[in-house]
Amino acid sequence: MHSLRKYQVPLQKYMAMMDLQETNERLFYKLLIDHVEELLPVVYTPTVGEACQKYGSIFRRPQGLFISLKEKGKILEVLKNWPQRNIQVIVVTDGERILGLGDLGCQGMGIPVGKLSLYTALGGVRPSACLPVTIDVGTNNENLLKDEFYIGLRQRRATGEEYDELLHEFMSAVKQIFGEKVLIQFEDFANHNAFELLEKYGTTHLVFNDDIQGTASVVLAGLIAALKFVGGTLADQRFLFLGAGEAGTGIAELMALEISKQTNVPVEEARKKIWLVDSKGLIVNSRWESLQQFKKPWAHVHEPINELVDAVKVIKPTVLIGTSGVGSTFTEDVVEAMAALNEKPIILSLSNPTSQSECTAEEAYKWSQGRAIFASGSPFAPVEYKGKTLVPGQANNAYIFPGLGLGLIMSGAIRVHNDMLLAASEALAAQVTRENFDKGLIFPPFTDIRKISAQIAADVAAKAYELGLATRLPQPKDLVKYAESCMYSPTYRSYR
Ligand SMILES: O=C([O-])CC(=O)C(=O)O
Ligand SMILES: [Mg+2]
Repeated sequence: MHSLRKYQVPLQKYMAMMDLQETNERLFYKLLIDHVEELLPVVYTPTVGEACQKYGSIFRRPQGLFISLKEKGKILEVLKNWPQRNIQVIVVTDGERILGLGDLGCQGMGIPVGKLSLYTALGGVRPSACLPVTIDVGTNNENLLKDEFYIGLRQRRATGEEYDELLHEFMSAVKQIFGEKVLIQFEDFANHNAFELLEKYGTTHLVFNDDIQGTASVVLAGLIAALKFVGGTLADQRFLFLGAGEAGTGIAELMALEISKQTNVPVEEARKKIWLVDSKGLIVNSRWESLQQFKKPWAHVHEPINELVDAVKVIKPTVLIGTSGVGSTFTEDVVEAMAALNEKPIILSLSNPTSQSECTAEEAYKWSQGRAIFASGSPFAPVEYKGKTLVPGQANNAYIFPGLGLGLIMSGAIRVHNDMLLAASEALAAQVTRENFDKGLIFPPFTDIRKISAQIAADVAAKAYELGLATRLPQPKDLVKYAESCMYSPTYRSYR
């Protein structure tokens, strides 16, 4: 830590950490676990975003497994080259929508590598059981295509049948070589592929989309926790989203499911409390013909509205959620409109990295006279407001996927079910204390994350057993203890 702290530039810290991961993996995890709040922003958002943008020019040693379009027909052989066979989790991207930064082609590898290091540090999955994969089908990023240091295929993205066949070959090969209980986490695919892949492989593989489902589960947890202290139920809230992609519609749907469960109304009815704005304005029924499939459930009957601030004034949301991937879109008038409507406006700026956040913590507090309950996808430092220290929470799927993954692995689950996501949300929300909330936090601190992950894992596993989706029999009696006993720790073995 002494050496690391000498670096002033976050990207240099990132490079030093990646070197350490290569040369002394155990020490890397020891540092990451013991200094999680300090190092998460280094190996994960926001710095990992910058690392992906500059991946070619900071490249030292390859990490993870690249599968390129040129290897079509030979993917099984490529996978066999990976030195480990007991793989339990794969995080795979095609780099088309890296965080809120857009198409970074195969430089997106930083994301699967970073996510899997959290699987180990936060969720206790053995490092050797983790496989980061980037599928290189080209890039439409003109700057990268011209960049002399770009490490991927210099061609525009393959699409349609060619893309589908490659992905299908990959999915089949993974199952053939690693078995049906390997968890495949889809990460940072573009919308058009993300929803299709999840639907297509959700019934044949153990798959999970972190951007759609992980983000949804963490946001739901934050809202359950907030309502525990401010009172009221989810069904009492009105939700407005800016951004109707994976995170936006994913959160909206999980919220509708939970409201439907709590109030015994059909999910179609519950969806009516939730409104989404995309780049063309409020999603309403008159736009039906031109809407992408995943937006259609949110096309309610209403006059068109173009501007977010007008949508806030008309819809009167109690909760405003940013999932647009575009920074500085929660402007002063938007936050002021939320604060005029609500004593405690809940404002979540979820886009990553920090540069894409819809507003900063300071802006949310300043423009709401310190009243906003604020959380963001990437971390913000505490803010002094009129003599009070306000601590923004980090609403990031990193709270959920490591524990969820551990729960799936330890129960030998063969499918991911929405009820497991709900169980994970409730487990996380239950860890938020009055003391956390009084500081402004709707999530527990990351310092306790391994304990929290064990709890999430236990509740997810319990749900897997209840649903008949678990294959590890008999069911362990104490699932929390069992989860803890499964977790990798970076300690040296005693040979005495
Ligand atoms: O990686 C993160 O910090 C959260 C995430 O999945 C995304 O922004 O795509
Ligand atoms: Mg993501």
